[in-house]
Amino acid sequence: MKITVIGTGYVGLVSGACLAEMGNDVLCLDLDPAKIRILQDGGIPIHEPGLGPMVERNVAAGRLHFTTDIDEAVRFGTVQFIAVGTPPDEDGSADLKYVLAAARNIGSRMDEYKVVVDKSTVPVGTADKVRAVIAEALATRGVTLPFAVVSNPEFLKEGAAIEDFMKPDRIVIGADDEQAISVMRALYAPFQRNRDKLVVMDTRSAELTKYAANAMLATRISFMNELALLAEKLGADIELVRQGIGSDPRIGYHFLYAGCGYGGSCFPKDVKALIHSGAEVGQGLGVLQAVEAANERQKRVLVDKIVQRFGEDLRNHRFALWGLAFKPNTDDMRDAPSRVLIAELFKRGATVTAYDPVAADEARRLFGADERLAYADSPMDALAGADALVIATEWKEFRSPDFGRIKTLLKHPVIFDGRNLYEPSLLKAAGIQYSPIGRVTP
Ligand SMILES: NC(=O)C1=CN([C@@H]2O[C@H](COP(=O)(O)OP(=O)(O)OC[C@H]3O[C@@H](n4cnc5c(N)ncnc54)[C@H](O)[C@@H]3O)[C@@H](O)[C@H]2O)C=CC1
Ligand SMILES: O=C(O)[C@H]1O[C@H](OP(=O)(O)OP(=O)(O)OC[C@H]2O[C@@H](n3ccc(=O)[nH]c3=O)[C@H](O)[C@@H]2O)[C@H](O)[C@@H](O)[C@@H]1O
Repeated sequence: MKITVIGTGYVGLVSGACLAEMGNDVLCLDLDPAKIRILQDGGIPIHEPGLGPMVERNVAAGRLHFTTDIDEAVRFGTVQFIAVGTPPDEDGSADLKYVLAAARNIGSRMDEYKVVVDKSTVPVGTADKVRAVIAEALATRGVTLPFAVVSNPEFLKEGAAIEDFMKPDRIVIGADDEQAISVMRALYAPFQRNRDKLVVMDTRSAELTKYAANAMLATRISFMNELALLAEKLGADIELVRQGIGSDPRIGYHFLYAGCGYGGSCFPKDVKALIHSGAEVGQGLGVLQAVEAANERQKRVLVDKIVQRFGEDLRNHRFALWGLAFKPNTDDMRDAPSRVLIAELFKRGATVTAYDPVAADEARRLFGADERLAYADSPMDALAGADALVIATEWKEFRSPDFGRIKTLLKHPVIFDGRNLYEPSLLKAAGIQYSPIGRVTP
């Protein structure tokens, strides 16, 4: 099938590469010439495991192409995936300007039947808006052409995006047009060999399904984070509580890890957007408001612990920070807890030496040439002479460090662990003061 993917970010590039991998002919469009140049030169603008080789393979096979030419992109695909950003507007609502601009581009250029697929995360009613924008653009040209708009939200996780796209748990299709539904069935058939994973519904339900999934996951995390704070006060251990409740299949083990707050490009923005959608129709979403407030508080928990140990005035203090990305296996720092942590430490006069296996360049882009933030080439390099170690991301390479060396390198043998990586008794034996989230420390 000939497919155009509009927007070559995390979702667009992964979708384009995976669809090409299944034998489709895919053209990826982006308005950012720098991004397209990198891709045309054989590079990958983001860090995503497995993506580089897959892109390379499919470009070499002649099935995956990149362009900034809108005319060419609209002409190319019978299926036009819209995978552009939907960032939060000032009031928290999802800003649809990129989605609607992409729709306008399609309507003002198409000259045959198109299936337009919303893959971006968009509020309920957006498919109707996309339909209206395309119809208006066609009418302006005095042209009548058939087209369908489908909602096909994406559930992939950064860092595991290829695996998630190639082996999805479910594929949600929101559509009322039989022809479009059979196009989507054919497109996704290779991704669901063992069972039918397609869940077909109306576009509004599909749009809400995406927000409901992210909001549910964010709720689990905020709930566990709040329980962790309670556990600390009551002398209980959140890790044992997690195991205790996760064994109930109605609860399950996934997404129950307490930590220093959820970040990333989606949970924070999607929770806000859903609250905003509720407010627009007079439906309060009190649970979600609490989820958001709890997360904001949680991102400051490590700083509270640092202040408790070293005092409010942190001038002349330097902290080693392990992990900048909002989670492992990505260089993405959008809404990362590390950013709040660094800002709060700076506010109190401290400096930071950070180590992250892949996100240092992104941090340099975000923090510029701020002298208060230095970068180390290895986890141990970050420690030399630092007052304490703070952990914000659970990269695998942090899981079994040489605690003896950590103790020797730090000025004070203290670890503030925002991801609960270590057994408290082990650190006690190593002579390190350990401050995790919601755990009992001997
Ligand atoms: N990042 C993730 O893990 C996931 C993201 N989503 C959703 O997918 C959507 C895209 O997210 P990301 O890929 O992270 O965004 P991104 O910001 O990484 O990429 C969006 C790309 O679209 C391009 N663009 C904007 N307007 C355009 C236009 N009119 N024509 C062509 N290109 C255009 C931008 O230059 C940018 O490269 C969002 O709605 C997001 O909520 C959904 C599931 C997972
Ligand atoms: O809509 C999206 O963009 C995506 O958002 C999330 O994916 P992602 O943001 O890539 O990362 P997650 O693995 O969900 O982690 C999000 C945040 O929650 C935190 N988290 C996760 C799990 C947990 O138990 N505890 C916890 O604090 C992570 O550290 C991270 O900061 C969802 O998991 C995807 O299904 C969804 O498609």
